[in-house]
Amino acid sequence: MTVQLDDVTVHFGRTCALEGLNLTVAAGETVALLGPSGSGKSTALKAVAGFVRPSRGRIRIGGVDVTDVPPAQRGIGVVVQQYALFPHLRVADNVAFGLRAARRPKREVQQRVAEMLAMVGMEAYARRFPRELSGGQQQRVAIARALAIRPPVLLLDEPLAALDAQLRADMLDELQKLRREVPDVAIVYVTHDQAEALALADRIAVMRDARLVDIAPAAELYQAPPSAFTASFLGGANLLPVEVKDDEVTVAGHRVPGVKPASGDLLCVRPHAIRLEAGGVPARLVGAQWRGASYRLTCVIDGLADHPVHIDVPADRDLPAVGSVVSMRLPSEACSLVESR
Ligand SMILES: Nc1ncnc2c1ncn2[C@@H]1O[C@H](COP(=O)(O)OP(=O)(O)OP(=O)(O)O)[C@@H](O)[C@H]1O
Repeated sequence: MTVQLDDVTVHFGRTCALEGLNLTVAAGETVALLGPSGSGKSTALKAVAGFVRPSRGRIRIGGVDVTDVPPAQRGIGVVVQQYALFPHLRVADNVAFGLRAARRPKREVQQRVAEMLAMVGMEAYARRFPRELSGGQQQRVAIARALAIRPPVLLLDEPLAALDAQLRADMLDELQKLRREVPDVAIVYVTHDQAEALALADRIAVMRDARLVDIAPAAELYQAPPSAFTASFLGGANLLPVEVKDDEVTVAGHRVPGVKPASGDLLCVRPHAIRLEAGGVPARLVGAQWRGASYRLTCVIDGLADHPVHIDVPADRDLPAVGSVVSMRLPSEACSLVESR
């Protein structure tokens, strides 16, 4: 079922936590709400879940206006950061909770619980209490519980935030698999982690200061970000001031051939896309940081000291000496112009 937010605005006292959000998530689609802390992502999700009441706007699920419907009657699956399992219930009873509340027949409950635990690889833990599980296992159970009622909509609020890096990567794999297992569910995924958003989302909605800044398919947003904020938040792009004159784009007086002149006063280019090759923009190499498989180089273009350029190069390559002048080729296909808004 489709989730639709029309002009949804939420105030907490004098704080406007969400301002006029318009967003539609189709059945089978995953939309990530991505943004820094306090940008309104969780508030948007809570409004859909029914945990907060919008001061303006409407929320529809499958075309039905649910703005005034209590959370439990919206039939939505919700998973939050802190697992939030019932501590006094065993794993199987946690997963069965929503089904029992809906008075499903005992047999169906048993079968569905087994199915759900199998889906998240937790069959062997059915009799355990939440405190006897690791963080990742608890989160799997929370997902099984949320999906047990076959919700048409699944809301995930930073579900991996409390896990350590390795477990996060594993759970990300599992969430990708899970998406394929529930092909008709509309998923809203709140995160401040761009890697999670890129790995999971069909579309990414970038939030800032209670507003939606940009929304587009994940690849499009990464390759051609419409705004400087999105460019730097999603992938740490280099943003260099440019001059556009007579169809020519120049950076500190150096021509960057092939870049399509468009509206925008900043040239956006990703650190991994820049090549150290002759015929490019000259810059002084001022730093090299080893990152295992690659080096992160920092270069400064004469006249643009405030805009150090980051370049990622494979670690097996010979590096120029720090302090020397290098030539940075900015491949046109990896460059785009963005607005500094
Ligand atoms: N219950 C509340 N009472 C008062 N203010 C709140 C409440 N919940 C959120 N806010 C405020 O609303 C704004 C948006 O908060 P929200 O939790 O939606 O942000 P977020 O983008 O999800 O951030 P985070 O990633 O830190 O969770 C913030 O300024 C926050 O302080």
